[in-house]
Amino acid sequence: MDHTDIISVEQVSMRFALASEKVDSLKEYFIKTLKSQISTNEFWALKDVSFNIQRGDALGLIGLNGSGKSTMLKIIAGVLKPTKGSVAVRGEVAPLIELGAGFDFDLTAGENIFLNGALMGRSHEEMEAHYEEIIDFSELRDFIDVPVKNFSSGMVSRLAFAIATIGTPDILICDEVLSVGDFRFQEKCQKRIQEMLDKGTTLLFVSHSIEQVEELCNKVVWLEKGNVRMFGDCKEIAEIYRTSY
Ligand SMILES: Nc1ncnc2c1ncn2[C@@H]1O[C@H](COP(=O)(O)OP(=O)(O)OP(=O)(O)O)[C@@H](O)[C@H]1O
Repeated sequence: MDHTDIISVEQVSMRFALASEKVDSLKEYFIKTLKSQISTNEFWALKDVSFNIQRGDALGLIGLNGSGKSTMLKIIAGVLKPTKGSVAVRGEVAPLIELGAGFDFDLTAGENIFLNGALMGRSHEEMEAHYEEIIDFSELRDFIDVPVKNFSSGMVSRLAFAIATIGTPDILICDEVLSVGDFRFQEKCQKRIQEMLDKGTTLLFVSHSIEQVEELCNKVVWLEKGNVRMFGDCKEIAEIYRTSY
């Protein structure tokens, strides 16, 4: 890892075991396992992936469905451990992956602000200080005492985005977060990400919109079936990507 690198991904490979047979219950699973009737196929979602990111870079990860983008982000966020290779990360990471995954849907929006804050390692006092800002940004003031189970998926995402983007993290990881919420809210989220970039946050960004990637990113990793097809300047690669499929 070079001293200017904030993230270094070195020869990362990720293997998943895919069950090749349908199992309907846990009981059936144990019986079949004991009888050695379950066979699994190996599947490599990432193969020997390497790239380095410097502080302040905004990296877009592009590629078709199943090319390995989310898997790569989860490894960098520390959610998954790579089968081979290593990832070094210098700094605090704010992961926006599967927005709302940390919510307790029986609790109200207000209660979830504190729960989610705690999951992010933030104190009650810290969340109290950001409470109004979160409600304002999510535009959910009228729903703050409503259990999240009664929210639409867009409302859940708005609340989760507002909570996850308080402060200025060293590294922000965004997986398809701009595809949630309505068009106006997407623009608001993009503006907030841009403001973080202006303050020096390093961004890792997955989107199927190459236009969004071009607007926010200076670098791109193009993944194809788990391999790096190209890594480098965003504009150059976006140009080639557009005409490739
Ligand atoms: N937990 C898992 N178990 C088994 N296979 C998995 C798991 N997670 C991902 N995969 C497989 O790894 C491959 C890469 O998935 P990944 O979600 O990283 O792709 P992606 O590029 O983000 O796709 P998309 O654009 O559809 O979101 C896929 O074929 C997927 O089925």
